[in-house]
Amino acid sequence: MTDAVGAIVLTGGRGSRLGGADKARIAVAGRPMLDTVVGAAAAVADSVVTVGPGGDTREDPPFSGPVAGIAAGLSVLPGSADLVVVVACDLPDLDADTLRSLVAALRLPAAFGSDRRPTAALAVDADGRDQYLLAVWDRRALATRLDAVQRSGGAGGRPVRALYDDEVLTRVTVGAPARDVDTWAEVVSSGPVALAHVGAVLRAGLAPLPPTVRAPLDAVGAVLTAPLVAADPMPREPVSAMDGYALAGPGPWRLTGTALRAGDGSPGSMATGTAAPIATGALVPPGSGRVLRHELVQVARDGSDPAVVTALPEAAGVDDLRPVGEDWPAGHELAPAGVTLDPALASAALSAGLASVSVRGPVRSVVVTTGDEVLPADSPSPLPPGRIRDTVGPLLGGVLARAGFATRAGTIGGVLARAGFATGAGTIGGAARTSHCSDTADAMDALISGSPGAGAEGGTGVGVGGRAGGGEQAEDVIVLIGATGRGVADHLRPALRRAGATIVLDGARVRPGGSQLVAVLPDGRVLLGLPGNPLAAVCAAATTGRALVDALTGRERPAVLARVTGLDRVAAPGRARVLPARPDGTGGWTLSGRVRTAHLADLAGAPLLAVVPEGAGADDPVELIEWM
Ligand SMILES: Nc1nc2c(c(=O)[nH]1)N[C@H]1C(S)=C(S)[C@@H](COP(=O)(O)OP(=O)(O)OC[C@H]3O[C@@H](n4cnc5c(N)ncnc54)[C@H](O)[C@@H]3O)O[C@H]1N2
Ligand code: MOO
Repeated sequence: MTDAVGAIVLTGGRGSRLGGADKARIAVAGRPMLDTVVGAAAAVADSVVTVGPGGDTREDPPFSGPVAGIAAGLSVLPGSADLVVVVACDLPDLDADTLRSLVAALRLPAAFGSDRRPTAALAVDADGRDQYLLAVWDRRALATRLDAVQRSGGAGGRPVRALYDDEVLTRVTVGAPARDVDTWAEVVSSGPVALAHVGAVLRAGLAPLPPTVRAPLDAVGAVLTAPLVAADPMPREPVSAMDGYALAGPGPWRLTGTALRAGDGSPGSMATGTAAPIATGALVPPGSGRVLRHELVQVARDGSDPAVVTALPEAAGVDDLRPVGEDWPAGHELAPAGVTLDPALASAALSAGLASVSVRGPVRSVVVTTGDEVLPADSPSPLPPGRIRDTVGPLLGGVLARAGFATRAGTIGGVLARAGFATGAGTIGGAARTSHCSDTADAMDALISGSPGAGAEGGTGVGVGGRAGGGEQAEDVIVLIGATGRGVADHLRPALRRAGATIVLDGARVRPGGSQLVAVLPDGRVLLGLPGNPLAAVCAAATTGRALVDALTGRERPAVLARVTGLDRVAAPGRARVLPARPDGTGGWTLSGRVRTAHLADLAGAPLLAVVPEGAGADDPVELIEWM
């Protein structure tokens, strides 16, 4: 018997445990799961129908479940197919031989112990569990079962198990190829993930920081956990918006009042018909109902005493008095929960009289260098053979601050720094404390276990510890430079294993920076492992560092997308690239494909990093990231 085989591949589902990602297109071990499954199906079937968003057909209504999906697929499968492979898209290890073994089991009546052919061959996975979305059906039997389910309550929302009937089923233990993928942890355990998925992986694998209450200026970079509601109206008192005259009653006015300056305290009341000079920001006295800037009045000093103030015709309808609550009343919501407290919003919170805000974050970090060859940045020449200077640790704090990590006190805003002024001493990298961990298993163990001062040395002389005492707050994230590889001097992975840490991200498909790693340590701190080559460390800090802050704070961050010239020249299949972007002189951006990773020379003059998705086409948008 050589029945024709058709295949129905279900690609739908909400991927709810994958944060709503399009499951079918998630690559496991470098290959989108859908490609793996369709490839296997096409090797055994004459026709393959995909069911789901963007597929050949869709279940009706959308998201009504796998039984409805199978029914939709069957209705468009060519009538010649007598056997039907029914398979979900989330089986990254599926191969054609596995499907062949199911087809063979169905074709072989003996498999059922009688001359009646089984209606379906159902796969059993390595744990002995039925894998209901990996089966081969006799087409007529499938149609009959679908009808039966349809009659008994409908296909929508029914578990796929409802299709099967033990009487007429044959089970085939296929083992590992039946593994399905439902969570990001399962994707991560299969090898480096696509860079585009790093954000979702971190959100799934990391618990957000607990909410805290902080002074607004200590909360810059944090995310509001409650709406920011003004305690005071703005302005809180009636004030002058301009340098000019406070006026009482209708004009003209006699200039008899004493000059009013901001900060003077409560002024006395003004008599009607009088004017008083007033400075911007000064309280408007009782009795005055209007302020006019001096450009809009005439002051006649010619002989008359006191001088007479008259409004010019242009003053009609103008009032430079700012009444209480002109900008917002008390109780006004300045920002909803979920918004990031940027320097401007922190400043507005102060304007609104708020002493504290409820936030998640800001995320505090400490930078730890590794590598016994790495000497402090200011080590004089000649260096001993084999030694190099630390050329990334001292500036990484700035990169982390740009990614959203807490800056040190005093660096808020940095408006002048952004304008090009010198930053204070040490603030190239001033956002983070730095220290060094030597290349021994013991030092790495101590770093990871958070033994105060242990494991780390040098740098600023600050010890590294999860539970710092003396009033100093511990870091949320250890940012480690180097040791992410699998070489003789790389102690990180074994130490994480020994400590029982949870590896949340184990490599990303990107150059540079592929060996990056994120783990949760037993004491709850997060470790961000940056590849040791300086350019790779900066790129990973700028990209994954941002995604890490998003995950820990719940921050929502719109991506800045742009089209750049020459994208097809630099895009690579199978992995993303992070490339320096420079102004192209015509208002756009151009990417340099030449990136040597052992230094930062190729990043010089490039204010942005462009994230070029794997296999990007010439017209695809790229995300542009400020790295410094
Ligand atoms: N067998 C393989 N080896 C390596 C691979 C690979 O795929 N297979 N990838 C290479 C790449 S690319 C990178 S990046 C690194 C990542 O590994 P590590 O994170 O373990 O980095 P290290 O070995 O510790 O350091 C790499 C390189 O960077 C220098 N370095 C480290 N810290 C600093 C610093 N603070 N300032 C300046 N330079 C620093 C270090 O001396 C090394 O030369 O692995 C490659 N190997
Ligand atoms: O992570 Mo390595 O570049 O790709 O330097």
